[in-house]
Amino acid sequence: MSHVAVLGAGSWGTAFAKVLGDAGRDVTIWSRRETVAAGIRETGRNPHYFPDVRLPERVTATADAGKAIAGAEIVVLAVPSQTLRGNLADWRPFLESDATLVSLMKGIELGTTKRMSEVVIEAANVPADRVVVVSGPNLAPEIAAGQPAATVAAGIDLRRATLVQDAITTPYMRPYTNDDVVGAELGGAVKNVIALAYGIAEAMGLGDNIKATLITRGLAETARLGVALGADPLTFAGLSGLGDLVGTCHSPYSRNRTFGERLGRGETVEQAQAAVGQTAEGVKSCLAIRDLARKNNVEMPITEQVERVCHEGADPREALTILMTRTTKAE
Ligand SMILES: NC(=O)C1=CN([C@@H]2O[C@H](COP(=O)(O)OP(=O)(O)OC[C@H]3O[C@@H](n4cnc5c(N)ncnc54)[C@H](O)[C@@H]3O)[C@@H](O)[C@H]2O)C=CC1
Ligand SMILES: O=C(CO)COP(=O)(O)O
Repeated sequence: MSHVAVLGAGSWGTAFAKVLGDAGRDVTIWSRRETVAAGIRETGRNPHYFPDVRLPERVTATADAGKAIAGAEIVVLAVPSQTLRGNLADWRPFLESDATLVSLMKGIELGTTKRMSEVVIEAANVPADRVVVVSGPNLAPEIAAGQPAATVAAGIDLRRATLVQDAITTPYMRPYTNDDVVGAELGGAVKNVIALAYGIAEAMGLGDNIKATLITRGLAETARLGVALGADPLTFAGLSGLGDLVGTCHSPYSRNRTFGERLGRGETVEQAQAAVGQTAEGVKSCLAIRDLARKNNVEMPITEQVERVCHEGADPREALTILMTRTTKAE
């Protein structure tokens, strides 16, 4: 069996490589930083992200993308959404002609408003059936610690979705297949925006009623956009929809929720980013999602307000007032 390449040695790339290794796959992680790659090779741990987590022996690392990708039948993409297109331009020459490309990203591209699988198809110049999206309630620190979790491998080619499902099935990871790529990706991208709102609400000392409302109405606007783009509404009731939304909003591990809490305490976006340190996709994606919604005449009031707080200096209290005083309507 050929090896799996995991491109990106951050939080999720590292935890995902561990899952693959525990499922019996030989894995090569590509890290941008040679120090991280050397650390993984020499200590069997990612010194920067999970210094206490021992990676399986089958997992190694390199800072040479060509070496990581050559011969890989599965190539896992685990970089920030906004850098993916540029990264793929560099990696494209090394891809095997039948490799399955797995997208772990949960974002929408700024400017183009494209989903990550669309970016992969364009930038890697591959047909849509070669892309599988993995998305679900998958907070990386829990998975790295071997806590049980489930996820979705979504692809229009069931054979490839099943290939990925098999490659990540372990006693602590239970993947389901799904053919709704659009639904899986939108669930993952929009939940980050709603988690920002949830974190803001938490920091403002708001109660459980309104936090439950944010989750429920956040899911409603996610599904509205999804249906307009061709997703199956039922996908939003599944792991990549409600599951991920609830998991992320509730978890202190969530970078998006934490980021929102910092904004809610009055920090600027720059201060919150410096403190969180890692990728909080919702901060940039809220802009792209808002634009995508407007293009498709879909109302996304929570996303609109998160964008105003993140990028237009709006006061969270004023944003809340706007949400609460919208025209009343049927559920
Ligand atoms: N961490 C988590 O729990 C989960 C994350 N995700 C998604 O996975 C994607 C990756 O997130 P994480 O690994 O968590 O982020 P991270 O911030 O922990 O790691 C990002 C990695 O990308 C690298 N990177 C940054 N800029 C780059 C560039 N210009 N070119 C190449 N590499 C670059 C960083 O050095 C780092 O290794 C995001 O879309 C996130 O939403 C999905 C599920 C779970
Ligand atoms: O996507 C995630 C969990 O499923 C991780 O969420 P954060 O990016 O907010 O940490």
